[in-house]
Amino acid sequence: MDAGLSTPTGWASLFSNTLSRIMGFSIFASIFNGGWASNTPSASGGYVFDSARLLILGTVLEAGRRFFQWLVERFRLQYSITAQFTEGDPAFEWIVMYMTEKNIWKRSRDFRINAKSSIRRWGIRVGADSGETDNKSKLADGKKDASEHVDLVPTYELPHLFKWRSVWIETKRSTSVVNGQTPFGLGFSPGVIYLTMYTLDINALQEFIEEARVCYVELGRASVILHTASQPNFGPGFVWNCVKRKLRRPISSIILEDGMIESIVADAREFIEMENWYIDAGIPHRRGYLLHGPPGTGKTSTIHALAGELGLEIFSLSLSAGFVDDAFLQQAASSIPKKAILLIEDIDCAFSTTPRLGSGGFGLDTDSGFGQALGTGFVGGGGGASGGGASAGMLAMPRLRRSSVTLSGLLNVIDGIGSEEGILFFATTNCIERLDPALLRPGRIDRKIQYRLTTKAQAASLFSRFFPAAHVTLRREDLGDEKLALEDWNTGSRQEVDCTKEVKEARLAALGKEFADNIPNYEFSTAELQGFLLSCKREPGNAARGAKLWVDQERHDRREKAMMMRRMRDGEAGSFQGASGLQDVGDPLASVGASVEASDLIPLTPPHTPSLGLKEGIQCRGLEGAIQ
Ligand SMILES: Nc1ncnc2c1ncn2[C@@H]1O[C@H](COP(=O)(O)OP(=O)(O)OP(=O)(O)O)[C@@H](O)[C@H]1O
Repeated sequence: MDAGLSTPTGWASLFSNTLSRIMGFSIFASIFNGGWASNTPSASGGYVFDSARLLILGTVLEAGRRFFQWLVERFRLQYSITAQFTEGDPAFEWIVMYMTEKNIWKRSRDFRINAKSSIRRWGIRVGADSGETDNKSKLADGKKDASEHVDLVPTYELPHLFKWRSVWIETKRSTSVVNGQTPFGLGFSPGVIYLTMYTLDINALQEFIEEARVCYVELGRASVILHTASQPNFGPGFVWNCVKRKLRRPISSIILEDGMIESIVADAREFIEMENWYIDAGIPHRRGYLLHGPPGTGKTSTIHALAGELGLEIFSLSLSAGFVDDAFLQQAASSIPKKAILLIEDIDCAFSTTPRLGSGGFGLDTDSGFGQALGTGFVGGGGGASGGGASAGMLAMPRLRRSSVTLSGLLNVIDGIGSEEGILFFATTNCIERLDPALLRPGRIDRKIQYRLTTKAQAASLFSRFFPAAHVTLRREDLGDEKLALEDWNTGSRQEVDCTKEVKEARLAALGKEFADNIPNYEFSTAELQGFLLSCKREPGNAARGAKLWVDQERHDRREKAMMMRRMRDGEAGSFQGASGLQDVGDPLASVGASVEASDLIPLTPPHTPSLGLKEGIQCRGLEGAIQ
């Protein structure tokens, strides 16, 4: 080896000389040999010339770079297919989910961290090789996986290259950006995924998308996907901007009158399976259902369970949202894929044939629960697990809300030119009589399904759902032996008994019957009963015996609420009514269990449970009553 090359300076000198020889630039020799500063003026006479040559070299290099870019572009155009997927469009979801599932985002180094919630974010799992997307909580060494509590969502912005079958695919994503303030809030430009496939076969793109869709459907089987629109959209395809995942609800968990749920499922299934028949017969392939009845009777739950059973996604829209108008409704409906559910809850709240407050499309904002209570004559409904808002909001004054959706806009979506085929349309209402007959005619609403307050049989089914023999441990007091119960009560012990499955089932059935006997027919919603049972979910005996007292307490509460409403109507609400033309809803007292006597209104202060809540107190009184 040349001794001169053993040092870095030797290498630099060789490089510069070679370059100078090739290019004829003495300036390189000067720079690399450290002679720039030390050159004599006579030698630097060629600098101007060298600079010119350097300029030419730069130009040539830049031209070469651009030519290369142009060649790559030509190559892309000639030998690749490019597709764009816009956020808000279902196909965007398919692609993101597919890439997450296939671990393509795994090399990301840039993440957004969100606490886990039901909002779907397609987070990846770190710390495990499987690349599973969620739900696994333990790592091999027993440590908790961070992704149990947070979603690690790649920002996806760096390009990713991967091979699918024998085709190379490159993806890049731009995130959504805020465009500025609009009259309804912030305006957004949707995020876009750019997908380039290096193939000439257009079928490959179709197959890839179909594979992503199938994968999406398969993975979604365990849950129901709920799309909602939480903000206005001013660009294409960005209507359904919030996607939530809910655990599938078994059909058997919906407790309705005999055969009702089975009939709804069979009807919807038949509709989906008979697409070709509809086409051949020239009948638009769509079906509309209206579920109507008091709050908390299972309308929404039915739709969720149905969606899980048939593997459909739900696209749910609230017509009372400020930004929803006819144009938005049209856009939202037309971006729903085939075989999905379009759900409009409380459809009567958007407009009504009878203006409820003045005219011109104003309505009561039923978020307060006030409008609901007035309109349905059902006081105290919606208690329990989800409907507590009604009673809480009973005291609130109604707020004014302008409905921007017109009846003709809605009809147009349901069956007009713009209506989408292959969609199950579901609407719910607490007050069917407010709806325009035009909306209810067959072809728009094909089935009207009435939900009623709970019967004794439903109460018994609910009880057995709450207390399945496999998960319940009976106590001595639950065995129906009053002597044993009194003994336990006096000693303060609550001894569990070890009994056979048969004995347990028989005892639970007897308690269920006792519970149902204490619940009057058609007076309480399933949600209300559920609320009561939740307060004693490990104590079937107390639930059965406490039901009577709970019923008394509820009747008492309803009566009080009704009196308060009457006072409001006569007082503040009266002046409100006078000013606005609020329709008369009759005597609110009349709507509350007419059989309730003043003597029923006993003060309910449980003596033995100072620290417990009301419901627990009721249980204890129930127990106390049973053993005295
Ligand atoms: N028939 C039912 N079977 C099982 N659960 C029910 C039933 N009805 C109500 N529930 C329970 O009560 C709660 C509220 O039910 P849901 O929201 O379906 O009622 P809804 O009729 O849609 O009420 P709203 O008219 O106020 O929207 C849910 O937690 C649900 O589990």
